[in-house]
Amino acid sequence: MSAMMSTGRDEATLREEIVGFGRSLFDRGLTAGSSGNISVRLDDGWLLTPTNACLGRLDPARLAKLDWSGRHVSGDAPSKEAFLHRAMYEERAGAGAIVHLHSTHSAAVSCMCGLNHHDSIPPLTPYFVMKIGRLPLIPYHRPGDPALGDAIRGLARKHCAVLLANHGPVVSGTSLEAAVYATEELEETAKLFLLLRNTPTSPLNAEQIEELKSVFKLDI
Ligand SMILES: O=C(CO)COP(=O)(O)O
Ligand SMILES: [Zn+2]
Repeated sequence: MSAMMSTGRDEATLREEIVGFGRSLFDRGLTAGSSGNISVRLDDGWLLTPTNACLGRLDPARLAKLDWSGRHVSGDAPSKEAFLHRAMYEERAGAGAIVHLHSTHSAAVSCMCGLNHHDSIPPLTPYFVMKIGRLPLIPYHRPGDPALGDAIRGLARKHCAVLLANHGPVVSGTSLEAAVYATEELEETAKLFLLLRNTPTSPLNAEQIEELKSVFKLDI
């Protein structure tokens, strides 16, 4: 794998961004304990949060750095989900960052029976369609199971985000800010989905989705 895309930001700035967004997500309760992980593409590899680290208290100097062959170059031991991030980068040349969380409402949806495996959350709002598009459900694997990488690989080319069954979302974006915003939109839509579970609802129809795709040049 190669870097494919220049990030245009220097590594020190990106390290600070990971720390800042991690703290913000943690402080707002979007992740708890040592759950979740964040990665960012560099020109000469990628940065990933260390395993068992609290996203609210990251140290920029201790973030794990990996090269494009998967070698751990520096920093603390990388997240056990490294292969999952790597599979997403390999399939999505435009991905600049990836966020994985156990955010409560998204994780709750990931535990529900009878989900549509191609669209685990319906297109309830335009912003969900614009930031996430369709959200496939990946069958349950234990955290750190390398088979998850292969499961993601099959879907990541077409989807910027996936939902891991009984676990939580994995969301990519062109930048870390974009990936975080998309993750937050997903979490809010998961909340709406749960709130509306016993209420007849009208998701966006095909024509409304086509309009969004055309106006906002969405590749979904
Ligand atoms: O979310 C997690 C596992 O799915 C956290 O694992 P790490 O602490 O290894 O990143
Ligand atoms: Zn996880």
